[in-house]
Amino acid sequence: MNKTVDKTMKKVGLVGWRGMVGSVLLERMEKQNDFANIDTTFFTTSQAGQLGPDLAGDAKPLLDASDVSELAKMDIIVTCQGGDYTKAVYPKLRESGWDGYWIDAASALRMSDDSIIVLDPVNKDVITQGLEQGVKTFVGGNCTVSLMLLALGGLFEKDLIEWVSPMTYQAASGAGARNMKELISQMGAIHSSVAQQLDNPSSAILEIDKIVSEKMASSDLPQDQFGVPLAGSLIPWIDVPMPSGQSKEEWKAQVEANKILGSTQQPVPIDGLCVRIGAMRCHSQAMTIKLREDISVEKIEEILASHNEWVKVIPNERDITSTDLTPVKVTGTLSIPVGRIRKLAMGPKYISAFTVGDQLLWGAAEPLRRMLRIIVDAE
Ligand SMILES: NC(=O)C1=CN([C@@H]2O[C@H](COP(=O)(O)OP(=O)(O)OC[C@H]3O[C@@H](n4cnc5c(N)ncnc54)[C@H](OP(=O)(O)O)[C@@H]3O)[C@@H](O)[C@H]2O)C=CC1
Ligand SMILES: N[C@@H](CC(=O)OP(=O)(O)O)C(=O)O
Repeated sequence: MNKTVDKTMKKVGLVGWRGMVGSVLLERMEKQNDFANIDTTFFTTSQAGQLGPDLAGDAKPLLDASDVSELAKMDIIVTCQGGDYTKAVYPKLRESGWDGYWIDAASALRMSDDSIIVLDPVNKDVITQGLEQGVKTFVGGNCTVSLMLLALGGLFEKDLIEWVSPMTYQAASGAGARNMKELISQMGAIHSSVAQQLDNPSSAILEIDKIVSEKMASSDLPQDQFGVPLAGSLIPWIDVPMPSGQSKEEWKAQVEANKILGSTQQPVPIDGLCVRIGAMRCHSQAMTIKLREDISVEKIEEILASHNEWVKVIPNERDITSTDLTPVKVTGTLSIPVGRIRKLAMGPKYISAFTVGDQLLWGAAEPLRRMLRIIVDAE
């Protein structure tokens, strides 16, 4: 059965739908029945002419994602193809006179004056105002930043945060699909090196540790993507260096968060260290927060919990924290648990918090999907 296309439906071009972020986006759009309300065209950078995805029996040949004249027929373009694609195609498309909506996962246009970073549970007002003023370029935020803002949204909304220092524990998925595979290969290679000893209950742990350490240090451990071992280790640097001494991932926290919040005139200082760990697709963050006022933990929990429907306060108790405030629990869900909320020894205005979020869902695909829906529903 072919899908009926209503002539008044918005023409939406999807680029990068085959990649990791794009696949998660497609899954969410299908689940939320978003395709029913749009006339979709699938583009590709490498498979033009091949049959595109079958959405209710209407698979069509893929169009070339570098063909500006085809792209220009779209009312809205959603791209998860990456920054190089955006830099190559977006200027040409705008220069050609195209005035459609561009919704992008890549960071390339995030800090442009004419773009808005989208995270509607946090900045719906900024988005609505932008649409009214004719803004046509909407970009998803850095995953770590979006996940932090969803977790702490209540405190930011009430302007209760003087500064925050997020120390991150970022999953392999943030570095790409090949890196996720490499992490598993590293785990497998390490396990294989001591499989025999593990099967023998009397084997000595120091012998096992010695073999594992040698395996991790050896050049035959798969490490083409990360360049170093990640399984059984960590990498305290993500992305390129900035002149400030920050990594680019660390630099994004303050600039992007304040742009999302609309507080660039008086930015809230946000700075910490970003670390890659051996999780698959959930980023975690331990945050030290200085509040503007001394507020009770109960009040803080109430403010956080009431901000949006995805945030969930986890009581500062060992058992529930160990099960519910973890990548294993959160992966594949839109849930944003936040816990370990307690006053720190530095004084009554200092608190800690720990949060976890799926960096492919709220960290990448979901803000784009919701932005598309906002535009389509507004017309
Ligand atoms: N990974 C992340 O955590 C986040 C990524 N982003 C942004 O999204 C962009 C895309 O990231 P990501 O989805 O990880 O990139 P991927 O590498 O998974 O996919 C990018 C493109 O690679 C092409 N490709 C080539 N071979 C394959 C294959 N075997 N399977 C699937 N696709 C293939 C596809 O393009 P084609 O079909 O045209 O050949 C695809 O759209 C990033 O550059 C970044 O800017 C944003 C937030 C988070
Ligand atoms: N840099 C992030 C993933 C990412 O793609 O970020 P950005 O969208 O800001 O480029 C990470 O490694 O976890």
